[in-house]
Parts: sequence; C-alpha cells; structure tokens
Amino acid sequence: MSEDSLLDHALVRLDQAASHLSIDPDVIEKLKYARETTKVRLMIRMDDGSRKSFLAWRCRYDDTRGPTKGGIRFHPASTADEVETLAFWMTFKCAVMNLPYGGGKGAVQVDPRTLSKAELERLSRAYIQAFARIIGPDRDIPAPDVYTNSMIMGWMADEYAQMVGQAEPAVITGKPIALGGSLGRGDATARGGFYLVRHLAENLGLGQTMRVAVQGFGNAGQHIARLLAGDGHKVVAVSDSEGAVYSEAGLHMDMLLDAKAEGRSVASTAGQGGHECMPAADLTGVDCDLLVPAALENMIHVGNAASVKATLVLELANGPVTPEADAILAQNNVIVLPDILANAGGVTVSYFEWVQNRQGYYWTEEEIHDKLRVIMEREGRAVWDVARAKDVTMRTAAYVHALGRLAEAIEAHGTQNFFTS
Ligand SMILES: NC(=O)C1=CN([C@@H]2O[C@H](COP(=O)(O)OP(=O)(O)OC[C@H]3O[C@@H](n4cnc5c(N)ncnc54)[C@H](O)[C@@H]3O)[C@@H](O)[C@H]2O)C=CC1
Ligand SMILES: O=C(O)CCC(=O)C(=O)O
Repeated sequence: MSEDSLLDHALVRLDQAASHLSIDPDVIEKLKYARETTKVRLMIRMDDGSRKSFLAWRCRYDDTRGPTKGGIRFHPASTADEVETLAFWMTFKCAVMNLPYGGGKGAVQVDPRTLSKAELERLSRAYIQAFARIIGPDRDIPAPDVYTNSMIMGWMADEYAQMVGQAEPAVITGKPIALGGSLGRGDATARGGFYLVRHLAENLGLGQTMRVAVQGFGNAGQHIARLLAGDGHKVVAVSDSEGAVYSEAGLHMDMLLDAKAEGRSVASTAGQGGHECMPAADLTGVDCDLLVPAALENMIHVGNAASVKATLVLELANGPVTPEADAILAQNNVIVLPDILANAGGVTVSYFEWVQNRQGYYWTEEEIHDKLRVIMEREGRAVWDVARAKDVTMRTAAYVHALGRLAEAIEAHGTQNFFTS
C-alpha cells in the first residue's frame, strides 16, 4: 500500500467487509478501481483581464446500482486520489441507504475564497462546459460538497440547460429552491445524522444532555450544532479552518451563526458570552460525550486518536478517521457512526430532489423530513443489527450491509465483461 494513497486506506474497509461475507472475488476486484476519472484544465478570464487555469476532475466510480451521484468540491488541496476515494465512499453510501445510484465525485483545485463572485461563476460554468458529456440525469448527477453551495449548483444547472437547449433540473441537486431545489436539502446532511443518533440513543446508552464538540462549522457542522443545541444538548466546542472556541457552559449558537453569516471565523466570538479561544487542533480531545468531525478527511489520526474523550463519534465529514485511528478508538470503546451512514442524509434528500424534478411535483418540508427520518432509521437499525450479529464495528457493519447490495447488483448484471457497458 502506498503510504499516502487515500484510496488504498479506503480499500482496507472493503477487504474488512468482504471477510464477513461469501462474495465472488471478481466482485471485490471490480470495486477496487474507479470506472472512469476524467481530468481537465479549466481556463477562465479573471476580473483584471488575465487568464488563470485550474485542474478539475470528475470520477464515476461505479454505476452498477444506477447513475453515479456525488458532490463537487472546490478546495486548493484536492487531488485525483481524493476525488476517486470520495467517489468510492459515495458508491457505498448510496448502497447503504438503498438509493438507486452508484458513486461519483468531482473537484476543482482552487481556493474559492481568492476568487470574486464573477470569477467563481465563470469557473462553475467552465466546469459544466468541460464535463457536460459525462454528467446527465441518468448518467451522473453532481451536488454540493466542501466550499460549494446552492448558488454554485444554480449556475451549473443554468449552464447545462443552456448547453442542451432545455431545462434539465434533475442533472444536479442542491440547487436553489427557485430552480427546482428541494426543501430540506440545506440541513439534510446534519439532520440525517441527528435522526440517526436520536434513533440509536438507547442502544448507544446516551444521556438526555450530551456535551458536544463539532469540528468544522460549514454546512454540516453549523446545522448539527444547531439541531443538537435545539434538542437540549450542550455544544461546548466548535472549530473552523481559522480557529476554535470553547465554553464550559455551552456556546451561544446565535453568536456563532452570525459570525459565519458575516464571513468571520468562529474564533472571532472569543471574549464574548463566555466563549474562550482554543487551538483548533485541540478540538478532538475536548472532554465531551459526542464528537462530530464535520470538516475534512484524516482529522482523527494515529497522533490524536488516543486523546479522544468522547464515547461516540458521528462522522458527518467523509473519511475523518484513518484506519489506524479507527483501531485505537475501537480499543478505547469509542463507538464510531461511520460517514457512509452518518452523513448520508445529504445524498438522500438529493435523491428526493431528483425524484421531485422528474415527477414535477414537489413535497413539503415536513414530508421531506419524514421521508428522510424513515430511511435513516431503517438503514441505521439494519447496520446496528449487522454489527450486533457479527460482533463488528458500526463501520464494518455498514460496509457489509452495502457490499451485500452491491454484490447482488454486480452479479445480476453478469460478471463476464466489467466496465464495458
Ligand atoms: N454538504 C453536504 O451535503 C455533505 C457534506 N459532507 C462532508 O461534510 C464535510 C464538510 O462539508 P460541508 O459542511 O458541506 O463543507 P463546507 O464548505 O460548508 O464547510 C467546511 C467547514 O470545514 C472547515 N474546515 C476546513 N478545514 C478545517 C480544519 N483543518 N479544521 C477545522 N475546520 C476546518 C471550514 O472552515 C468550514 O467551516 C466534508 O467532508 C464533506 O464531504 C458529506 C455529505 C454531504
Ligand atoms: O447530495 C449528493 O448528491 C452528494 C453529497 C455528497 O457529495 C456526499 O454525500 O459526500
């Protein structure tokens, strides 16, 4: 295994799951490789008249169970390896939730904070111009991820409509409501995790009032903090890319949300309302019951896993715990609700958006919440039951649950010629 390959690390989880099932080795072999990954260079006009180019990728990892589905990330550290790994996780995430999708993902290697709004729009449109032949409502359906949002999805949907000469809202999800977006997509990732924790609370032995620490205060992090605080839990620490704050009495949610809405770091609230500054790197070791990594990959690693004091980790981020850290957490009896289940609320409501776009009939927010809760509870319970029956971690159980569905679909397609459809 090459030391730095994120995909190699992810494939460890596939091998672990396969050892608990009797599966044709050809199926495992197929799932070890991305079906197609396209790399392009996007060149856009900057506001000062100069031109600048950016690397971009779209990966369709596996489409056995349906069109590939997954977000587009704008991040300066994105790589092809990261995109393929995120697409691998999407493959398993959609299978865990029994959504009729395979897994995909995309990225642009850019720090969007250095671009003006007009430059960001040109970059988003350039992405669709480059990948229009790869995406499509029955082929590959993008959505938001880190540093992308509904505004960017709106520009992308508009660019695609202009290219194909007609409105095609189901080509992309996470759109503004005015362009066919779904009610409830905004907080769906966090809400799915929230429903999961609430449903398994008794099994997990959780108390009425948990102390919570949240790493990352973007879409996933802000909404989970808000939902948990609203349910009577005490959010004692949060961080973002620029810093962290702590309060023994519980942080003031309105102050944190206002800071982010005004483009400031959570750290800017230190010194007000009892908020104390703390190093962002210390967040994972905060004394709490529930730790929610909601930022990037590999944030809990061999160097800090032993310092985790929480008894439960809810992975709203994709891949926040390395396999080595996973073993340390398990040894210390820390239960991890794994990314492919815990953050699947986002793609589930994206699925609802795609269905609504195709049927042309739209559900109320209450209906969306209800449908999401039912699926989170059904699949969460199924994963819990696999974990108990096989005496494995929730992560291994989630992979076993998904792999069974993937294997069934791969075998149903026929196993003579992979990757030729
Ligand atoms: N948005 C969605 O629907 C979904 C997101 N996810 C995953 O959730 C995670 C977060 O995504 P979003 O909230 O959408 O992104 P976002 O762009 O809205 O927020 C990312 C947050 O992470 C923070 N961050 C970045 N580096 C950090 C660091 N080193 N330490 C602490 N915080 C740091 C940023 O400051 C920002 O607050 C990612 O792993 C993403 O793939 C998973 C499923 C769906
Ligand atoms: O909403 C979607 O389609 C995908 C969300 C996503 O990229 C993820 O779950 O990591």
